[in-house]
Amino acid sequence: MAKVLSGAGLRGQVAGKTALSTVGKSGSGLTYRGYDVKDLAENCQFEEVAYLILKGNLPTQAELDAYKAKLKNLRGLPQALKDVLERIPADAHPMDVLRTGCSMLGNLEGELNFDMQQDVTDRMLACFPSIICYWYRFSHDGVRVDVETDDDSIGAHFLHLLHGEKPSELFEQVMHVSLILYAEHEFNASTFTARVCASTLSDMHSCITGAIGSLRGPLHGGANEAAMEMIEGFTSAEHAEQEMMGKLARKEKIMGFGHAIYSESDPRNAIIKGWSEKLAAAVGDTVLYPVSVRCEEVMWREKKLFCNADFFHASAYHFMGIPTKLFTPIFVMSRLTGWAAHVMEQRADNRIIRPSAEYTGEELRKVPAIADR
Ligand SMILES: CC(=O)SCCNC(=O)CCNC(=O)[C@H](O)C(C)(C)COP(=O)(O)OP(=O)(O)OC[C@H]1O[C@@H](n2cnc3c(N)ncnc32)[C@H](O)[C@@H]1OP(=O)(O)O
Ligand SMILES: O=C([O-])CC(=O)C(=O)O
Repeated sequence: MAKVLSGAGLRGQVAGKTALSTVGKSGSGLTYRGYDVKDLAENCQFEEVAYLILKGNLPTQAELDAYKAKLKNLRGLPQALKDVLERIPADAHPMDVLRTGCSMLGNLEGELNFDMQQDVTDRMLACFPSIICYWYRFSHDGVRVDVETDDDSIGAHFLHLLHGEKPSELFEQVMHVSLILYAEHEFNASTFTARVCASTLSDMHSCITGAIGSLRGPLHGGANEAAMEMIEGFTSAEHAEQEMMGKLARKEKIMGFGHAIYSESDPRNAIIKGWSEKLAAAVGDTVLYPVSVRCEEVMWREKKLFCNADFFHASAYHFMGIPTKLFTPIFVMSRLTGWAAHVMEQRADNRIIRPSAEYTGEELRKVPAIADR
């Protein structure tokens, strides 16, 4: 049964056109430029999907090789950006670090005109993992990492910088899948933020900085971290069941469940759940995966609420040794492609986005003298 899309939060209102993706359309849950996300996750590397989203078509082998080589060459960070990152304290939230890093990059290598939009996007795609890991390793381990690795992919580059060694094939593959699943999702809150900013004819770094701020919240991208914080408190599936029942009785919101558009399932969940199960077997987990499955069962049985893309990402990332506070920045490393493509699409057929408000305030009144207030 389709979800009723009306009411607050602009739900169900068409706010513009896009050729980039479909969400919750019958027949296929999620498509990027006409390709099913499941098909893409099974058959592509993330860089192919980034190319598809940003440039409009899947690359040939030669185009993919050239694109990966280009991105590899753009991993370095200017010294002025490293200086800023070194001043951000270890207890800062990495999403705030990334927001600052993106904004600082805009000061150093700004988008001077819209002809630069593809190049500034590629630069961000290549260096966001460097920004996040440079800050993380400096502030947590006192190490100034060399961010110019020769890793073949964005996901491997990230894991290499984070752990100081090249990742296994399995971990690199999971990163490809994860980044593909998070890449694009129509008019979600962060993308809409980027489009509103773009509609004023602002620059790409401003659009992306704003979108990072919107993604940070626990009702959106921040849910993967919140889900991890919840499941790591459960010691067994039985314990998870007890605690979840308590949360539901107290009417608490459970992060990683539910969706604004999907009604019965999020097509990304089955895919990342499958990889979480494989990772659990590979790392010898006997708690976190069964706990996660039990949470899913309880939520469906009690509330008909299903896992969204974020829930099984929590255990998958944890199994790869990724600290919880870096979960949402990974989402940024991927969604940047969707955001930038939406900015370009908005620019190509722009009118400033400026909705109306229904006024609910006071009737017209006179300003009283200050002594009479
Ligand atoms: C990648 C992503 O950004 S996916 C989304 C990530 N966010 C989360 O996981 C946060 C948890 N989920 C939520 O807060 C919501 O489901 C949202 C924000 C995703 C969608 O919000 P909405 O479209 O307003 O939800 P919806 O209309 O389906 O809510 C229906 C009812 O289910 C409840 N509900 C929805 N999700 C949850 C949840 N995760 N836990 C408990 N109750 C929930 C709502 O409170 C609402 O109850 P009410 O009518 O008594 O107020
Ligand atoms: O579409 C939404 O509202 C949230 C979401 O799942 C996403 O941005 O991936």
